[in-house]
Amino acid sequence: MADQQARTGEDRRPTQIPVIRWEEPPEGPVLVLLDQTRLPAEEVELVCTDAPALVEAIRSLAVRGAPLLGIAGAYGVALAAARGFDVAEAARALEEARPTAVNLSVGVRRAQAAHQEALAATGDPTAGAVAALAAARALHQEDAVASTRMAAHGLALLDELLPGGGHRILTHCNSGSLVSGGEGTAFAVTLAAHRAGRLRRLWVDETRPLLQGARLTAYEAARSGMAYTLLTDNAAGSLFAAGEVDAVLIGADRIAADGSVANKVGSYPLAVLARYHHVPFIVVAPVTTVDPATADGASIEVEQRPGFEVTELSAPQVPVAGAGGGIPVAPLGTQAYNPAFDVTPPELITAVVTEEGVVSPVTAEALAELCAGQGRTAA
Ligand SMILES: CSC[C@@H](O)[C@@H](O)C(=O)COP(=O)(O)O
Repeated sequence: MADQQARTGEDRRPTQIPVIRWEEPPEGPVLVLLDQTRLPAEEVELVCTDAPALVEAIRSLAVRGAPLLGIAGAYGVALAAARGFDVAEAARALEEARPTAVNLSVGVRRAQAAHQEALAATGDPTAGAVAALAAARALHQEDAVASTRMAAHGLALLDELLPGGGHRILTHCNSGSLVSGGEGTAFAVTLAAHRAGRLRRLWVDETRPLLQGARLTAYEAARSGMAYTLLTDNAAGSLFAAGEVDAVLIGADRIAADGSVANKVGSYPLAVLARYHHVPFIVVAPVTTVDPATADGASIEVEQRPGFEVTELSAPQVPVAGAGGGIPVAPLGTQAYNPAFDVTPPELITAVVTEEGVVSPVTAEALAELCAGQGRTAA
């Protein structure tokens, strides 16, 4: 089997990639984002001076992944407040930018609540803006801490489920420091296994159609020096059949109250394969991704993306040709089915790893208890 050899010390860049920061130049505050649509070809930054620019960055996936969407949303509210825009309107637009990742609305609402509370207490818009920014910074920091804790809990779980070590892990989409204030969710567990000398290989699903696996997870894996191999999504079946996968680790965009997990489309087929082949299927997500207000998998709104993402290959370095600006790979006018996410039912999930510990089996009661610990209930 063709392998990408482990790199040791070849690439000395830090594994934690700065993806978002707040700056205050003389012209006014800005939110600076690493434009993820340009990776891995170029590391280019996007500067947002207002909430509409951030909404566009969220829709285009320049900034993406559940925890980072929450952080970005909170900073977006702070930006609107600091620049004197209508905060309620900005919050609404940010929340609606993408529907599936619950963290986006959690982040937006937290900053908005801090803004409202400070404004009500002082009547001073500056105090409101300062409070919104403090809430965004706190969320950013908390996500880094949660990431470290998820990595520790996840590694302990892997060691328990796979006592022999030498883990061969399959992942889908991207769940590393590109989506987090820290080192991410599922990818952070993989990194912890790598650092502990217990990762034999990370199998990276390319993740059609937008290639978050190939463009982003492979980019993060290469920086970390871990051994990794890229595969097309439809090669996963033969990989399982060959006995090459010890565990599947993925992140989540929303976990319903019943334990159903929405994650990047292609996650559910992996769960089915994992069950058939008796391989643990593990979801890693902060407690904020559990949504007690969404009863079950059928109630999760799955974002539908434009068809051209499927009918064309697009990347910034590819010349403009089709309707979406990419190279057509299907006859003009072909209709495409392009849901961004799918939903895996709890009975196919071995465990949900959070910063507060491991939930296994995945039950509504255990998840409700976690949320209650953060003061979040269905009401
Ligand atoms: C911690 S990341 C979990 C998910 O957000 C991730 O797996 C994912 O599906 C991201 O989708 P994206 O459409 O790239 O935002």
